[in-house]
Amino acid sequence: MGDLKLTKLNKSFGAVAALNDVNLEIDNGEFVVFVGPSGCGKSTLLRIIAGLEDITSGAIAIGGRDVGGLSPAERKIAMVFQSYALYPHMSVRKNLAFGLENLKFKRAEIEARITEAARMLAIEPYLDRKPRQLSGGQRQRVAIGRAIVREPAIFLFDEPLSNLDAALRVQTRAEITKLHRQMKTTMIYVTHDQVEAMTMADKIVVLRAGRIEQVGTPLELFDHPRNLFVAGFLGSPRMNILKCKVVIGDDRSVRVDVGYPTLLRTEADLASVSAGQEVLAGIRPAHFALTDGEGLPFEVQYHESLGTETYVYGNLQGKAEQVIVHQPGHFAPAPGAVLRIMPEEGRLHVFDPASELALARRSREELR
Ligand SMILES: Nc1ncnc2c1ncn2[C@@H]1O[C@H](COP(=O)(O)OP(=O)(O)OP(=O)(O)O)[C@@H](O)[C@H]1O
Repeated sequence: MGDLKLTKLNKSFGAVAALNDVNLEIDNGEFVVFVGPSGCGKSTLLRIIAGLEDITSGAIAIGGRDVGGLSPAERKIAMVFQSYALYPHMSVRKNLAFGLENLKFKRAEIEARITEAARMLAIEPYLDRKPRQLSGGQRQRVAIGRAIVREPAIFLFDEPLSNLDAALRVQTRAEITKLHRQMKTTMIYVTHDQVEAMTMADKIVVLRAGRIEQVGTPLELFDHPRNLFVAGFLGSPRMNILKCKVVIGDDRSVRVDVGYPTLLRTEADLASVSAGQEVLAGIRPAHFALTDGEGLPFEVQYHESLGTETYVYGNLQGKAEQVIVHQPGHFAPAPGAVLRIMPEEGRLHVFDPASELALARRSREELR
């Protein structure tokens, strides 16, 4: 079965510690996406799961069985690479058959699996062509087909769409998601693309410098990042971060003072903050609303119109840090104009500047 358990996994390349104490559980049938900045260890982790790389210490189990000493084939894992890795001199049919022939599968079984994979991926018309006679998108589908025919317990994808143009990426993304729905097989997917991570994943794993920062559903991570790193990494453009001080009201409400008459409400738990404490407030560009009267004074520098939405770049009056405000549709404020902005209800995150951790929120019951 395709459930995976990594326990206290460490990997060093000489003096370089690529993975530090990684603990992760993936359920059978889950679609899990690894994200993180360049060099954080995503590919190394994938290659370790595949059995293409040794571990320095720790354990890796698939379906409850320790697979430490097993080859990729013995692990029942198939990997799809960014570069497709097709054999150029073989036809598509032969590329699909090759791995199974090596494993001494019967001809009829090989044909049946090729027919089924070709149908799922709509590559029947190309079975007799060579890879060079295919477009990039078609080649990637053949590479996925080669993984499918092996009927693996786990599929691994290493940035499979990065060589495709924007339109084809969107289409292939949808096809892989559909494939996952049909096959219900565990899939682990590495990407740099936030939209792929948010739309494809059941669960996202955020890595930084060889460590797991947070694991959760896309919306859990987006709405409740556990620290500044995850808050800044997920969401584009990045979350705005404002320095401020905690103000506790007579009614025990928690607000933050950014240096203007308007205080901003937060849901921070009273037990986790004290009056006057310096904190960082995080507000995503899309979670600022324009207001008529009260609000923070936002001085416009310039804007970017994307047709369906507009990003306005500027700063809070008298402060140097850049602030980005998102508005739906068309919006063309003049450079130098001062707008009033307020975070939407419940959308202000509060972080401790020293630990960079998000401060606990009050429970729903408490907020009522
Ligand atoms: N074979 C190797 N020898 C030495 N160092 C390596 C080797 N492979 C990876 N590393 C190092 O391990 C760290 C993690 O690399 P890895 O390729 O896993 O990162 P990544 O998150 O996949 O990066 P990217 O997003 O740029 O592909 C990096 O510091 C990298 O330089």
